[in-house]
Amino acid sequence: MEDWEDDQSPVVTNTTFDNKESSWKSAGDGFGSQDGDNVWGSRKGSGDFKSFSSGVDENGNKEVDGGNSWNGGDCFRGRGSRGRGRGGFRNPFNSDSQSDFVGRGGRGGRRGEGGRGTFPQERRRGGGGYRGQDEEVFSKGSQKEHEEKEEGETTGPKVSYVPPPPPEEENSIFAHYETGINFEKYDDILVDVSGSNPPKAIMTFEEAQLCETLNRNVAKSGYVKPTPVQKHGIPIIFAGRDLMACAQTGSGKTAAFLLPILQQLMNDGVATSKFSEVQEPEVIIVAPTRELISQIYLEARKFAYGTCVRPVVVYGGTSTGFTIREVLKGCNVLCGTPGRLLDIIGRGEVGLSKVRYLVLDEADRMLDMGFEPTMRKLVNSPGMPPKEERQTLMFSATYPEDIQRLASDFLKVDYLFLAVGVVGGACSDIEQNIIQVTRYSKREQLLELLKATGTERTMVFVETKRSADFIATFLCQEKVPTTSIHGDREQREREKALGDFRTGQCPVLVATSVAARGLDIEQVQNVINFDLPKYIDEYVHRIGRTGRCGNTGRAVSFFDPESDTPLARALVKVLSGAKQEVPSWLEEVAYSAHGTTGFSPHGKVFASTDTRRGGFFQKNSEPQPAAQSTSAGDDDDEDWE
Ligand SMILES: Nc1ncnc2c1ncn2[C@@H]1O[C@H](COP(=O)(O)OP(=O)(O)OP(=O)(O)O)[C@@H](O)[C@H]1O
Repeated sequence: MEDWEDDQSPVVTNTTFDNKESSWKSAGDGFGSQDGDNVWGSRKGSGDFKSFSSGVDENGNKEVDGGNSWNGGDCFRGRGSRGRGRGGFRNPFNSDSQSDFVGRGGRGGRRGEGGRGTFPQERRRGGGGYRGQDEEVFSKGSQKEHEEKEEGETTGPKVSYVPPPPPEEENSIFAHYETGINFEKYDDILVDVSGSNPPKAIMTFEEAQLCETLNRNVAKSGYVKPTPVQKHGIPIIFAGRDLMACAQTGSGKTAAFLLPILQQLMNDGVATSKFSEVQEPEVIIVAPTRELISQIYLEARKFAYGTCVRPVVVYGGTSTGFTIREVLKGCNVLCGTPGRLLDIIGRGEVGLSKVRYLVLDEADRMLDMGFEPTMRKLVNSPGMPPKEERQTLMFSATYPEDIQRLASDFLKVDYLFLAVGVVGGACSDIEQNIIQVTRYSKREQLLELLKATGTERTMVFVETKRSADFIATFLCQEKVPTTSIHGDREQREREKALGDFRTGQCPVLVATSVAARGLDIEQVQNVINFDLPKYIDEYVHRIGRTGRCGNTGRAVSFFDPESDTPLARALVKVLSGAKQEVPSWLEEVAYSAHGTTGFSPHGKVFASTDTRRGGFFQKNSEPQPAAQSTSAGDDDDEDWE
């Protein structure tokens, strides 16, 4: 670890390869774009792969070499002698498949690396056992992490960052990506609704009877047909029921709660009131990270377009004064990260007595050990209606059983549990590959993969903030246009990084778990787990940044038996649940890994369904009454305990 820190001497902490004048072109348009063949294979040796021209990174550091270097199969020529060894690594992004790999010790002479090729031990998280150390607040971790928690709140350094205003132009507000070829297959997913007396699902948006403005906004967003979580979730919310909903990543959970809530506000004639001294929102939406809550806010703003309902977003890392001014302009739907929300409430700028809806997005995360105390503070804040008098809605793609039990503290007794597919399962539109590695070979393998992905947008997940800096710096040095996002970066930098990634200016984003959940970025074709996370639910969320809304995607994970064996059994389960090939070596590791589960630290594995009892499955296209459960995999879980 210490060595590794020394090893990163030429650290560029703010790693963005700014390729404004980039001409990072390839012969094809991306992976598989040429007759289904991997263009990267054909590119090999062709030399037609022009690199982006170098520019200046966000620190103003001039990029070394000033130019390109990704010359097809002749990669890295002239960048130091790099011995090649045979690693037996099959590149899943490369149809040539048997790409040799740089083996341990094969490196040498590259500046600043001293030929070490080593990688740090993971900085283990403290015994708290919860994930997302880079998330908004209250993560256990280093002193520094504590110090920086919820910057801009009542403690810590004063933050003056004012985020750029959201788009005003209609086209930008409603910009969206297309649903993918598997969108229709959503209808085949089994849906389980448990709890008493669930309302009938809707099959179309017309059946939702949204008002004209909302209908128009839905259409302008490119939505033609509701997804399963929308078909079932919308009527449940309209019926006034509390809800714990679980549906796979990228399947439209955000609209499932926003649309019925906004419609109810419209029905009740709710309108924003400027100039009140205290704003009293009807809706509070909470999410664990700043970028995610900003995204939810933009969605709320989009659906509320042309109405009198005003959403506002508040999150850490931004100027508190600015936040307060925004709230005071009028606020019906208050979207926030937990710390900043509590701060604004504590300052008396927001009254809670009118709250009718409390939404926890990524609910399992919001209720785990990191955030649970804050959530309890929130629901116990003065003026907050008790759970009997508000509607509480929880959404996620994963729900460990103990979190479900804990969540019931926040919900009315008769809440409904909606499960689309197997709770905690990965989206089957994502092709998952697990590659056995040693920690010494990871960087080279990463480079090889990125060579194959070319200009495709790729998220690379690492476990620590330092690794994020380190890997991003390394990739920049290798002329891969890379940016990074993690909790030690300033908010301005985080937003710029995400912006550069969204626009494709930097097609590679190195991220910690801060970007694992919820982010909906167009055309993320690949996710690479450079480091596997400790817990399987985190894995499910990370890979869920690709393969969204019926589109296909790929995820490749580096499995280092030295550190990742505890995750093996959970991985096997998730892979087989998503009908993915399970490598035999992984099965072997899994079966020999006695006493380790890799599942959530909270005890049990992710549940197959409602922990209160077995639910019933409805074929999504034909909603049916209770008692027809064919709960997939209920028993299987036992095998994995
Ligand atoms: N009915 C629909 N028709 C077309 N596109 C949709 C529909 N519903 C949602 N989408 C789009 O699908 C994408 C994914 O939706 P969303 O971000 O709500 O997924 P999610 O289930 O919340 O994912 P995650 O679990 O990762 O948070 C978004 O771009 C959204 O606009």
